[in-house]
Amino acid sequence: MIEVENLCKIYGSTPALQDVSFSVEPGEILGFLGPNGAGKTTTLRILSGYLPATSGTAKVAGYDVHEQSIAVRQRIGYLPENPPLYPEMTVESFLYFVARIKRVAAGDRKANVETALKKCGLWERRKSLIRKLSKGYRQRVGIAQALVHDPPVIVLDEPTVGLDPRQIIEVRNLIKSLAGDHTIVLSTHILPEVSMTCNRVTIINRGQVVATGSPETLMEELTAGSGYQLELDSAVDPEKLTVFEQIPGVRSLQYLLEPQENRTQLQIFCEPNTEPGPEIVAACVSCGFNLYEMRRTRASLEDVFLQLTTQQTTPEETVEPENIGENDSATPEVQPSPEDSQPLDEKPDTIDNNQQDDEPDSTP
Ligand SMILES: Nc1ncnc2c1ncn2[C@@H]1O[C@H](COP(=O)(O)OP(=O)(O)OP(=O)(O)O)[C@@H](O)[C@H]1O
Repeated sequence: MIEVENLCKIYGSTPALQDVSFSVEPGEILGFLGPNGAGKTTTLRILSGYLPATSGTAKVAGYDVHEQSIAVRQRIGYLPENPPLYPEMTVESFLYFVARIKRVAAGDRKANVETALKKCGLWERRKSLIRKLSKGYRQRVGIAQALVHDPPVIVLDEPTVGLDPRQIIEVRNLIKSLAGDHTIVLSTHILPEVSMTCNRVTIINRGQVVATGSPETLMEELTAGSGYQLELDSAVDPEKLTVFEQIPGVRSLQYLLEPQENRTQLQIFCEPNTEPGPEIVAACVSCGFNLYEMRRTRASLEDVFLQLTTQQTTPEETVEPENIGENDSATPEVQPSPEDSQPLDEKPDTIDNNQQDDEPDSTP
């Protein structure tokens, strides 16, 4: 339903997208995930026919977004990050207005507006002035205007930003209820949004796609999948820790904290679909390690995201067993925690709205 190939976008001298490629199957919800400034909005605007790409191609339902932008706009519903709503109109009259400018045939408008109102849970509010609605309801109106011409594809840019937790759940459920009938691309920098809502995810960072797959596949392929955290007596000779490396299924070791006076905390990373817990315990017993605590750890999408989008997490930072044995005094690396990186739900001022902007008006 959507085919994006080698998309590049340069704003003035700022490269915003470099060779972005991905596809979306009919009925899917694709999560388009990336930190602030990664290039999500730029991609979605190009996809919706509102912004020309510098190079590359994008097709929606077989139509080229550049060459056949009218046909694309008829088949795509776009909810921008700040949807242009008209506060002095009622919900219903606004949707009639949008239906008209989206060229819905006069005879079909009533049915289309009613369907969009009902799908978005706005029927009871159809006579309300938009300015009197809560932010959550206004976001529903934004989604309804994206739906009113019944497009096969819906593109939603950060649809839950600024909503309270209850509104977020409602909007997420609304989005999920639209999948199947519609193909959806959902841009977000909020991780739970993706695992809760999307079948597949494309992670973008600094204008480049760094991973694509189902949330589960990404977790399996890009991280150790699962592992164990161990707390041992610090008297353990670091060289002896290499015993863990011999265990089938163990991929690597990492100190979690600098060894304390009386404790050593380790992370053991394992290959996907392996459970070497019993062997790890047996190794502790046979080597005489004093084991104070052992618990399972499971990789989360957040781990994948941080691994792919932060500079701190590089392969060199993983302390291989040899390294642990080679240099007892080496300062162990601490695995970056989410707190180490930029909060994911904060939006820094990375976008200069006064910078060059060559897009046409995105008013519906
Ligand atoms: N109109 C513009 N003029 C110049 N540079 C721009 C313009 N719009 C975006 N950029 C730059 O392009 C890059 C990608 O921005 P974009 O808005 O696509 O990212 P994003 O992933 O949507 O970020 P956010 O989550 O903060 O909205 C950023 O470096 C941004 O500063």
